[in-house]
Amino acid sequence: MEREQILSLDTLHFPASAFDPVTGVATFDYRLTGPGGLALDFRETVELPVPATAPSAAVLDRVRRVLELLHVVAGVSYYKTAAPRRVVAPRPVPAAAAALFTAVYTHGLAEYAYRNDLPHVLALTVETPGEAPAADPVAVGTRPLSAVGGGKDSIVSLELMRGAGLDPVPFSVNPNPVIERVGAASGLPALAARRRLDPRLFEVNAAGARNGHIPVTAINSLIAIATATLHGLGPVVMSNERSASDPNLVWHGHEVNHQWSKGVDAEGLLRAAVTAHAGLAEPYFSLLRPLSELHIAQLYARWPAYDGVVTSCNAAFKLSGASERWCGHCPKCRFVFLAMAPAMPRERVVAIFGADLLDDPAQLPGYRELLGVDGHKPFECVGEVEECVVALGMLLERPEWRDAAVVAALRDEVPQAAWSSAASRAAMLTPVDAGFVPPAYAKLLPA
Ligand SMILES: CC(=O)N[C@H]1[C@@H](OP(=O)(O)OP(=O)(O)OC[C@H]2O[C@@H](n3ccc(=O)[nH]c3=O)[C@H](O)[C@@H]2O)O[C@H](CO)[C@@H](O)[C@@H]1O[C@H](C)C(=O)N[C@@H](C)C(=O)N[C@@H](CCC(=O)O)C(=O)O
Ligand SMILES: Nc1ncnc2c1ncn2[C@@H]1O[C@H](COP(=O)(O)OP(=O)(O)OP(=O)(O)O)[C@@H](O)[C@H]1O
Repeated sequence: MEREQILSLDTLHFPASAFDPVTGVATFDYRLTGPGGLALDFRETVELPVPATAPSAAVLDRVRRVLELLHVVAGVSYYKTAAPRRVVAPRPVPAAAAALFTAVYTHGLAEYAYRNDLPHVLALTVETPGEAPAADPVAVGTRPLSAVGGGKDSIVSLELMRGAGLDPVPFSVNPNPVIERVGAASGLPALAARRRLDPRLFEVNAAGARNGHIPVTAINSLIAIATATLHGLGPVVMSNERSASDPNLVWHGHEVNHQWSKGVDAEGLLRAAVTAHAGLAEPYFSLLRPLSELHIAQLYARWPAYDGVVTSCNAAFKLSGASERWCGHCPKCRFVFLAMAPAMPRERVVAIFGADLLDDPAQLPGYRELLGVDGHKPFECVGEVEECVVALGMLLERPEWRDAAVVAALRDEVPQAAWSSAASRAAMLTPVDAGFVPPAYAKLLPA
């Protein structure tokens, strides 16, 4: 299909889905339609790990309902090829599920809309053929399923839960070598799901389809909840920090947040949708929500056994041509280096990254963005400007860092107003509102 035809497609449909509990394979069909009978079909498959014991009919019903939510949410990958003005969900759902769908296709695609200059995306409402009653919620299991992304955040969650005797089960979608190495370092047997995009998506990308950022954490989260339910496990524990809720900018009156589906609003919407549609009580929360990235980095320093494998650079997670570990020249690498540096000796953070980013003048423009000296907060999973200012202040107090090229340059460039307005170090290292963290888990966090 030619670019012009792709861009003329005006409705996204969800023709069918299926789940085979014997193989664990779920299939999700998508159809984009347009004028003159145009139609573009995609099929995505997700293979869940199959439990040793066959689940009951009631469990299977709840798994199927979680997958019904995933079917619509994962449609963003195909929606973004054409940005159609209509999205028509396949079945009646409770209001909470409809609310999640619309939020995913608006807030979750706000960066995509901004970068492609498609303001209509922000005003979209996902159509549902009627409202279904909410299910009666049942309690999930007790053993937590810990979502592992390969970076420092999920390592901290995993080790805090292990240390509290909660016996967490690590889980990943499409674990790449980074995630597998982190899993090996943990020594814990892990569960994995496999997600396969329709190869036709790459063909239409090459033909000039629209493309952009999607709320992938919402997709990974629903796959994790389906897996936990199928295996009779407990809540899915994420590792999203408090700054994930903060937007990058406002556009056409709407907040644009690169990390929207990692934020607390998305967490609440997803919880409510899963409870209402699948009947699962307390299915999902982010353990690290009360913490800043700086605080998480301080906690990470307790577990040096992961230094040789920890990686959260997005370049390492591309489907093809992924970097081995840290690329060393992206906003996420720069931010995580700055967040970790105050928590450990200089040689340790340099060893983790294989380079000294704060002593490399070529990194200065990127660090100016992070410190708010230049431009807006990068469209990356990075902390707030004030977190960076506090981290820089902590380094300036350490003789080993004072003469590092970037540290010395930024000392003079960060405006006095930034220094004085930045939250105090104590505030940055103090947990705030526990969000959806249950009391039994909140006590795992430092006071
Ligand atoms: C790894 C990465 O950053 N991927 C984004 C990148 O994709 P790229 O083309 O460079 O390579 P691939 O990742 O191999 O993807 C190839 C194409 O496949 C499509 N696609 C991929 C995964 C998916 O789930 N859905 C898809 O449609 C897409 O068309 C790709 O071009 O740029 C793309 C275009 O902007 C992004 O769509 C890719 O984003 C991935 C979905 C991804 O995994 N991104 C995470 C690193 C990410 O954004 N994490 C956020 C979480 C934000 C949230 O709210 O969940 C974060 O770190 O904060
Ligand atoms: N492939 C995946 N499978 C399952 N969960 C994932 C995956 N990738 C990331 N996550 C989880 O989704 C959330 C957002 O991940 P993000 O992309 O921010 O990774 P991150 O910032 O490097 O954090 P982390 O240190 O946990 O990897 C985190 O809870 C993370 O553990």
